[in-house]
Amino acid sequence: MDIEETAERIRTGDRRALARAITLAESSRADHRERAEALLAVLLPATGGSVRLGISGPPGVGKSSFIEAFGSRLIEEGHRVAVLAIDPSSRVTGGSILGDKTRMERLARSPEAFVRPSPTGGSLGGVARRTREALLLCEAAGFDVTIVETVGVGQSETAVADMVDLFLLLLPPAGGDELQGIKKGVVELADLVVVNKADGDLLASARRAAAEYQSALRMLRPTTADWQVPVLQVSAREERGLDEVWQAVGRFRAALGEAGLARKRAAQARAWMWSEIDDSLIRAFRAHPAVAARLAEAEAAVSEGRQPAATAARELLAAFLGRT
Ligand SMILES: Nc1nc2c(ncn2[C@@H]2O[C@H](COP(=O)(O)OP(=O)(O)OP(=O)(O)O)[C@@H](O)[C@H]2O)c(=O)[nH]1
Repeated sequence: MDIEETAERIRTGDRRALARAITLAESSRADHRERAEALLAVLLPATGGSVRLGISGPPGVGKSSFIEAFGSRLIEEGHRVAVLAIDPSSRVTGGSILGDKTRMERLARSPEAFVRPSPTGGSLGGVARRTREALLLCEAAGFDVTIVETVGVGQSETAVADMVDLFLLLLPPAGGDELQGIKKGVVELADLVVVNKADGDLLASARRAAAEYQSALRMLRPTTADWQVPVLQVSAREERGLDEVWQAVGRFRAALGEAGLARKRAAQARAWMWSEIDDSLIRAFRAHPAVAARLAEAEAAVSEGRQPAATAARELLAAFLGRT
């Protein structure tokens, strides 16, 4: 099938065409990459129309339950919701956080939702690129809310925050010691903090935790001017507080403004281009025969203190550029 036809199918909401295009984008085969890029080039004008949400939180906080409940609520309101995941650790476990579809049963069954597990394998940079491309493809297919989930294991939160409009941090109904486990850097990325499990016996702790998080957040510089990060309480299980989360998303978008959102997305696109350049250059560098031939010796010379690192790097670069 040619690119134009595939693009047209995606634009008209053909889910199989969308799924296949994402598979292409996830492939590391050069011809697949080429096709995926050609497809994205054609579809680019049809992208940008979704509210892009990043969601992260420590394991067990209830991310799947929250996305299932929140996504279903949005669908009731007439939205179309795509859920993508970033999970660079999945190559270790062989599974992925969204691989187990039963965890988002309702969404997985809904014709108004599209749930895509994390691409397996590769570096965080690679997984992030493929997820960005998948996000654009989902937008072209008419999904007006795109959710990128990541399990809170460090660097992946930054990768997600760099591709979404709003980063939502889901936290457990406990403060103090348990809060210590959450990296400060991750809290600093949050545009919205949501305490889950505010129900039953946990209600009082959720309330306490929310107050603690709120005062801790006051110490931080806001992610966006004119925006004080709110702390909300929800119960994914009882499906409570979900409308308030969506309203907060709307308020955040309003605080950003059209121009602010456009600037944010433009900066993200530029940063993405540079990370592509970084990745491609490093790959080309390592694969270059003259570099490959000298790399082991250069590393040994630097580790044993026989050569300054800067000199070794300069010599390798000269070999890469064919100047030796
Ligand atoms: N009481 C209560 N329990 C909840 C709520 N949401 C999720 N849980 C429970 O919390 C546990 C973890 O939920 P998941 O949705 O699997 O959590 P997760 O953060 O996606 O987990 P991982 O992705 O495996 O880290 C499950 O036992 C859920 O039943 C809630 O709103 N209230």
